[in-house]
Amino acid sequence: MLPARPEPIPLDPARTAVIVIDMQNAYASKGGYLDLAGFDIAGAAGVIDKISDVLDVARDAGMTVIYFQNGWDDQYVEAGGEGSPNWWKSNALKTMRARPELQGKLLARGQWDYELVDALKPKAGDIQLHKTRYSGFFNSQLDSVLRSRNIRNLVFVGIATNVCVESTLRDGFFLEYFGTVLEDATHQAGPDFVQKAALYNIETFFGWVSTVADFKGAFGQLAPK
Ligand SMILES: C/C(=C/NC(N)=O)C(=O)O
Repeated sequence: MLPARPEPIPLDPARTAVIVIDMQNAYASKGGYLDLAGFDIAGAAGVIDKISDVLDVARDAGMTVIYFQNGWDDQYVEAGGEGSPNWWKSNALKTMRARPELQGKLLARGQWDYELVDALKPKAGDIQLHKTRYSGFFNSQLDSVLRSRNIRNLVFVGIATNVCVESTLRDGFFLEYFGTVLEDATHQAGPDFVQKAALYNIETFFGWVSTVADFKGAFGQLAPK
């Protein structure tokens, strides 16, 4: 049982995946996309160690670990052109249009910006998935990876709480997955109030909110399966 808001949630480790959302240089490192686009990423460094702890506990408890990376091919075909709202709303694409010297660098596979941060590289048995939009369920293998393993519970960590974490958790809700966010292992894109708003939405409408300490307390003693 994981202590959570609005109530504790039962999690069977064999039917639970920890979803690591986009812990790439783009979102967590100075000089990455969010930083270059003018978002405050000062709080991002603090979540890296917390996520690392969560993943160690999750693996030992027998949970599946799934890493997402967000971005597109190096020609940005997957980003969509002017006919896609993504072309208009993606701050990475907007930043590159405003600063042509960055063209080809932000969120492009093969570039430093796309790479996972050094401290959070996948380990043997972890699953790596790619996504081209905010939701990890959209045009990805996530649903079939989960269904083939009989997984119904998703524990979310990563960046950004109010964008890709919330989008993926919401889509999971509609697909009948039980989503929980570990609040102190996430960071927002935008002012502090968007973190609060995203967590309020999740706790009230779409899922559950817990903490790294509670996750470690609930699953830290479990032997590997
Ligand atoms: C703002 C943003 C967030 N991504 C995420 N991983 O939550 C983006 O990709 O533009």
